[in-house]
Amino acid sequence: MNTTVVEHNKAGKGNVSQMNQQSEGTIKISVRDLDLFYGEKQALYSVNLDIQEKEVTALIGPSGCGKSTFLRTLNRMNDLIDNVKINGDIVIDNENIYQTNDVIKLRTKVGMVFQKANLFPMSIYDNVAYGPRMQGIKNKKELNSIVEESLRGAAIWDEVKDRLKTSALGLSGGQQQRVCIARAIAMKPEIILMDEPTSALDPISTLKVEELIENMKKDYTIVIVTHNMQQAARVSDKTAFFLNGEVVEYDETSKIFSLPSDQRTEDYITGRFG
Ligand SMILES: Nc1ncnc2c1ncn2[C@@H]1O[C@H](COP(=O)(O)OP(=O)(O)OP(=O)(O)O)[C@@H](O)[C@H]1O
Repeated sequence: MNTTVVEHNKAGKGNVSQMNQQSEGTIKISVRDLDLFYGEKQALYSVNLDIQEKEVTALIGPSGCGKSTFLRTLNRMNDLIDNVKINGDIVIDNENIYQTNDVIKLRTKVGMVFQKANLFPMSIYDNVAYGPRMQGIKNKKELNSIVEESLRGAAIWDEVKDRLKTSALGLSGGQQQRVCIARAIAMKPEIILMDEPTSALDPISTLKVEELIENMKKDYTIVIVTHNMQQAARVSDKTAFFLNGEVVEYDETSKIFSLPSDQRTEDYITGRFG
């Protein structure tokens, strides 16, 4: 049985909105004093982050520092893991996501793309139409237009438009990952979480996905975990450096990579550890 326990901090929403007013741009996700435990083991320590709307935020840091764990808190994917306990608040569009019962609605709004393409063994069309069909959309014309729009949005329409009814598993790894992104887009999310989306791809496919991310930020708020420093520097507006479950530094990406404030950030980005 899953036993996610959530305790909310005393600061509550009032403080969050107060902080929002002080920041520039629109804050889409506000994280306050977030701790996460796997059983007795603490994996996140008092994380505080404001994630801006329609920007790309990169999460970097050495293996095991909590990046994926943090990413999963943003659409409550950790609820699927036994004995997870979370303290603190995550507010998305003024709603505390750990106080809602509608996790399905949350995961529609906050889509996810994983490290390895995880398409279903069915046609390209059916993969992209899967989510909308589950939401009850049956009209063929409507589905056709969602599939086309989503594949276009993921910059793969031209490559697959003549083979929509063939197996998605016949595509290259890079194409499959873009179909995964199309599948996420088909749910009309506002936020897309990406957990090392290019780590299994060759350099050319990686570049295509990076260009795609760059284009997508006009429509979506994107949070991406990456081990690739150049990638973080290329695609993101803000970068958070995690170490041992804590956020050591969070700033404009250009600042993090040119003039980090913390010695540990500098050591990491210059390859001195990790
Ligand atoms: N399901 C789990 N149960 C128990 N501990 C876990 C679980 N998932 C992750 N952890 C632990 O939590 C810590 C953070 O892991 P996490 O996967 O979030 O790190 P990461 O920074 O994403 O690492 P990587 O870059 O290697 O993917 C690690 O010590 C890890 O062993």
